[in-house]
Amino acid sequence: MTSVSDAGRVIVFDTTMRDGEQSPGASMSHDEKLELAKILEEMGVDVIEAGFPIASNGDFEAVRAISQIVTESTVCGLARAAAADIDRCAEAIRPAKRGRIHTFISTSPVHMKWKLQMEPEAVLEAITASVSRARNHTDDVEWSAEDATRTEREFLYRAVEAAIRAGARTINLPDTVGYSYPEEYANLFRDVIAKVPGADEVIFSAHCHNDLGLAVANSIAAVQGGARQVEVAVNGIGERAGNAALEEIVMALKVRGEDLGFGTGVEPIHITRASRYVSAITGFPVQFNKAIVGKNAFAHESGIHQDGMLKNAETYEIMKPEDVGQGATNLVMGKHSGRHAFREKLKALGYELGQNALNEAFVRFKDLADKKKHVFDDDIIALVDDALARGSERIRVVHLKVIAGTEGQSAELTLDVDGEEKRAEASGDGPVDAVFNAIHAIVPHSAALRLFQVHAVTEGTDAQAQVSVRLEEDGRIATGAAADTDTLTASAKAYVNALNNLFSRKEKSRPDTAIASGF
Ligand SMILES: CC(=O)SCCNC(=O)CCNC(=O)[C@H](O)C(C)(C)COP(=O)(O)OP(=O)(O)OC[C@H]1O[C@@H](n2cnc3c(N)ncnc32)[C@H](O)[C@@H]1OP(=O)(O)O
Ligand SMILES: CC(C)C(=O)C(=O)O
Ligand SMILES: [Mg+2]
Repeated sequence: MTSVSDAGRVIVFDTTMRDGEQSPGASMSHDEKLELAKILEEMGVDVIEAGFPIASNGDFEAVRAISQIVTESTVCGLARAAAADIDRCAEAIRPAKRGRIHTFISTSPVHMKWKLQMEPEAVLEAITASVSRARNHTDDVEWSAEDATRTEREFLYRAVEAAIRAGARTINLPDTVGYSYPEEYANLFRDVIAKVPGADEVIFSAHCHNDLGLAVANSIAAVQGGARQVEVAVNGIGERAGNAALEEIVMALKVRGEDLGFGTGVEPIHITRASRYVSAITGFPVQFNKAIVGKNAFAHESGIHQDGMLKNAETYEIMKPEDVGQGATNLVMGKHSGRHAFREKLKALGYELGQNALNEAFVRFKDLADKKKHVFDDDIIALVDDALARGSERIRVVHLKVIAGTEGQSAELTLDVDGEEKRAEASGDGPVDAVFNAIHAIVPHSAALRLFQVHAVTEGTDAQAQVSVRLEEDGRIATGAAADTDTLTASAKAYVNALNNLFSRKEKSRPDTAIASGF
């Protein structure tokens, strides 16, 4: 619970299961709705709009079942300005400890003329009749002026007055088609609250659609204009471009709203869980850059930002990922990362490198990041282990070119052997064989290949190949390993690494061994 005064407390009305489910393809099963209702209740959502009971038996059953299990939040059902809708809704919410009937009718000229085909005066009568009928079932009645933002102001005042007189406790002024600008929407609330008799006795509510991407901005503007209820959906799902996103409104009111005296009763820690659950049951993925709940909402890849984050998280984060259940800040290692973040990552992976080794590894890391879209921890481990393994080698791979295909396989290889570059060309039964034959041509030896194994360090066609090689000579076994995005380069390096190890063992027993003649 936030520490705001009653005057600034904004009621969070979740319509994920009603307007959210109106997103084409977003249907949820009965059990999924029950589970979502539990999550929303635990989160501290004040009102759960659980469905439109007249729409189908499934909707009716879901609203009724949610009314039976939810005790903290108010459970609400939607109803047109029609007796049958209202009675069906009342039946569905009857088991609720706190139940609400939400009835609506359009008030804009275009809706009244073309959709309802009703005269304005008949709409006013329908408002009075529907709200009164709903009040006969429950004290908690919300009335919505559908398409309020395209409604003539004077007519809207009369409609709202009729709803208040008939007993509505909450008056919703929806931006049904996502048409409004924030300032305009704030002024709508200011005007209605100032002009309509009895407006100070009711709660005004904002219900915004995202057709122009302004749903959240408009909802916050409405709060500044006097609304004290916001209608939202998890992940912003809803009709067409969706509704205002619950997570964005709650955090906007937390991070900035508290300074202005606004806040909600929602516990942000549950936000990510709710988002993931809604994404899973609807099959609607959450875009990576989605505010608050997106995979990248707390991820930093660029070196300058990562450096700032390591020095003080407030440099680039206005809220903590753990506060919204997103786990920890993620410093993503990629082509834009810098040395500070790289050192920190190595530390976390258990490596403490000296400055030179760090610089060398960093150069290799940048090369890898240029080639690979995602650099995973395992890539960095492979890269550093590889560099460490090669630190004291006397033979190094300088250049490798392999020609492979249906016409045969050949390799051109340059090795640095004790500081001198040596070059050879060889063919073979396959590209790896050609590479190994080229090594043999430069460094003649009698060691036999006992193992050659390749595996991908991570997933994807751009994954690094980790190659292991085992050689045996006169009963001495030496192994070598290397990683590279190019399998043949990794193979050459692994073979050379094994040769170096073999040579270093022989050197220990015969210190005068020279590479050129020693194998
Ligand atoms: C802005 C919103 O999100 S509103 C909610 C939208 N949600 C939905 O529509 C989802 C559920 N809807 C449904 O399942 C169906 O539309 C039902 C069951 C409600 C109605 O189905 P039907 O009876 O077949 O009517 P249909 O949907 O084709 O047409 C809607 C009728 O309701 C009328 N209507 C629309 N809104 C209202 C209203 N608020 N009050 C009274 N009547 C209304 C229309 O004028 C039309 O009436 P008509 O049949 O006399 O022309
Ligand atoms: C039913 C109403 C509140 C609605 O969803 C809208 O106007 O967008
Ligand atoms: Mg809507």
